[in-house]
Amino acid sequence: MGAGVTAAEKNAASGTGHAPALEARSLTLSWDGQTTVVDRISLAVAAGEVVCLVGRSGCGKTTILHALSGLTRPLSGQVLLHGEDITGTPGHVSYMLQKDLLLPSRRIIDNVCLPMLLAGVPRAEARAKAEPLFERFGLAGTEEKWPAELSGGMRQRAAFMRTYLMGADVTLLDEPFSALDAITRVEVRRWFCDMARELGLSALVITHDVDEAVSMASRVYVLAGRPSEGEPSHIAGEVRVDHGTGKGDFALTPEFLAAKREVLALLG
Ligand SMILES: Nc1ncnc2c1ncn2[C@@H]1O[C@H](COP(=O)(O)OP(=O)(O)OP(=O)(O)O)[C@@H](O)[C@H]1O
Repeated sequence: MGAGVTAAEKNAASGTGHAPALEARSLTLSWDGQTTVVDRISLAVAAGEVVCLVGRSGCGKTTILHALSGLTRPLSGQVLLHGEDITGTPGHVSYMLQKDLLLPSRRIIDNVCLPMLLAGVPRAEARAKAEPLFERFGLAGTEEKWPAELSGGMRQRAAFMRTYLMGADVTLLDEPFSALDAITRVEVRRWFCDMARELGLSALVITHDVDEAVSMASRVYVLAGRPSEGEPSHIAGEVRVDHGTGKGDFALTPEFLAAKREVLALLG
């Protein structure tokens, strides 16, 4: 356990010798250049891996995602995508926000095409790219509907499809299921993990729900600290989750409880 670069690199590469899909090396982050929110955190996501970052409210999870996506520049440290330095440059990874943020005045097809249209892809071409995915994302028949006509789970799947259509193989998700009711939430996160596997995506999901993190991830990073009280956050540890055969309800297994206990202990 521990927060060192070497541990993160070793774990993410999983002995393959390849660079991780996404890597943060010793990032120190601040909003104002003075107050340190997170101090020298290192983490990595291997290709095709779903990793979660858990931490209490206000400990700096969103701040980290902003830096990983290139929206902000770290005070120090680097962000690498497949070994390439992308520190402070947006547009290399997909980013899905807490709320589904579908535009209510646009039909679902136009919502999911939006990133492509903004990138200058002609409308007909964008639609042709999106249309075959509706079936695959369980959204067949919703193309011409308005967001308000869809259930919360369907809207979330549409938002994920829009994120997928951004075209990056690494996706950052900020509390993606928090607006959903408990039952839908479990269904959508299972669906998300299956889709990520099928599409070969690498994903870093942030959440403050320990059960969610342990259910979804092959590894969970635990972020601890109280930046608002002058105690910058750090990675308190990393928990590997043994999902066994993947059959049955994982949340009822001893492996789930063991991992959950470990995460809770690190959260303190
Ligand atoms: N735009 C901003 N400008 C200045 N300070 C900010 C900004 N965004 C966040 N902060 C501060 O940085 C710290 C970390 O916030 P952040 O949103 O990253 O935490 P979080 O772990 O994602 O919280 P939550 O789980 O509640 O979303 C907090 O003290 C917050 O007040």
